[in-house]
Amino acid sequence: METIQLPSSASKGIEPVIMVIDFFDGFHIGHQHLLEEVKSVTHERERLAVLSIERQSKYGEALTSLKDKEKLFIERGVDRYYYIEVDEKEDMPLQDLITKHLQLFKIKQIYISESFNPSEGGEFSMEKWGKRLHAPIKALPTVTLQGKEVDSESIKPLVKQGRMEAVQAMLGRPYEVSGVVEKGEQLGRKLGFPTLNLGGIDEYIQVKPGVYLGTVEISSGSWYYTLISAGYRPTVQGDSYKVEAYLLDFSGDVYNQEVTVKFLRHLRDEVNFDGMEDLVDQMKQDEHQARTLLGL
Ligand SMILES: Cc1cc2nc3c(=O)[nH]c(=O)nc-3n(C[C@H](O)[C@H](O)[C@H](O)COP(=O)(O)O)c2cc1C
Ligand SMILES: Nc1ncnc2c1ncn2[C@@H]1O[C@H](COP(=O)(O)OP(=O)(O)OP(=O)(O)O)[C@@H](O)[C@H]1O
Repeated sequence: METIQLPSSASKGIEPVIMVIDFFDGFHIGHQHLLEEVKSVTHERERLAVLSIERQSKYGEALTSLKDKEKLFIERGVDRYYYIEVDEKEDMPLQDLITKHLQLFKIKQIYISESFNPSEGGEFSMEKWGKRLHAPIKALPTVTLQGKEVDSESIKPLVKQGRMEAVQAMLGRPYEVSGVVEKGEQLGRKLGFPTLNLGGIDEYIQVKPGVYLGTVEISSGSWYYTLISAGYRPTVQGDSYKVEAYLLDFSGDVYNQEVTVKFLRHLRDEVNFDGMEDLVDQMKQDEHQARTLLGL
């Protein structure tokens, strides 16, 4: 799969593509269904492309990073991942911006979700837009869960509330963040709970501060159950939001490695303990609870 930021000369003169346009934030079951439907009517010799709108103004509000989307699109057999970065300084309406970028393309068919509105709530005529783009547009029905439409904006508050089972139902997979392991104060190992600290995760939405049961992939195909601490670490006067993970039954050095942390279940809220002893006692209880839940 090729990943191409628009505008790009790579968009000129290529063979006709089938194009699916969306924000794709979270790549939730609605997005997955949309791509599956499109794939099922796409001929083998046709190129399947997605155009994803990346809102830069929403930094710290993303459910999935650009890299996550790349991985997910590859898994779904997408041939080209085009994206447009839109920041708050952009004053061209989204519909016009997309039209401008797509003008050079040879597009056979465009697919969007019924809930996708490039005029951002304003009046939107698919037919008129299709004429401007010189391509037919088809809107496919949205996916519902418990009778409610699945969309990124409904998933975000659930992440912020730590309701990871509900998030998982809408994403069709656990909520995950990927980052690079950074060096910290080396305090964790002294407490008997070494924790890998996740760096480079600022674009993601912050999960509710607390302790979670999850998994960590430390290298391709190598997973560990884990206790995740997300939050401000008030007991040690932490100054910023961090995600750290204590891997069960693991020892080794993973500094500077790229890892993926998956959140399965919220276990408890973050506590401001009176001292380190109380914190360590609680961490032992957390580990006991995790092992019991997992049957380890
Ligand atoms: C299972 C687990 C539970 C934790 N719970 C809390 C907590 O309730 N309150 C808190 O302030 N810090 C909590 N932490 C974070 C620890 O304070 C932190 O891992 C430790 O102090 C090392 O901090 P450092 O990364 O700043 O070196 C927890 C960490 C783990 C691994
Ligand atoms: N079971 C484990 N879980 C997590 N990390 C482990 C584990 N065993 C060894 N490590 C290694 O130890 C490092 C964490 O050690 P430690 O917590 O003492 O120091 P740190 O990186 O400064 O983090 P912190 O700021 O949390 O103290 C991890 O980055 C990893 O390389």
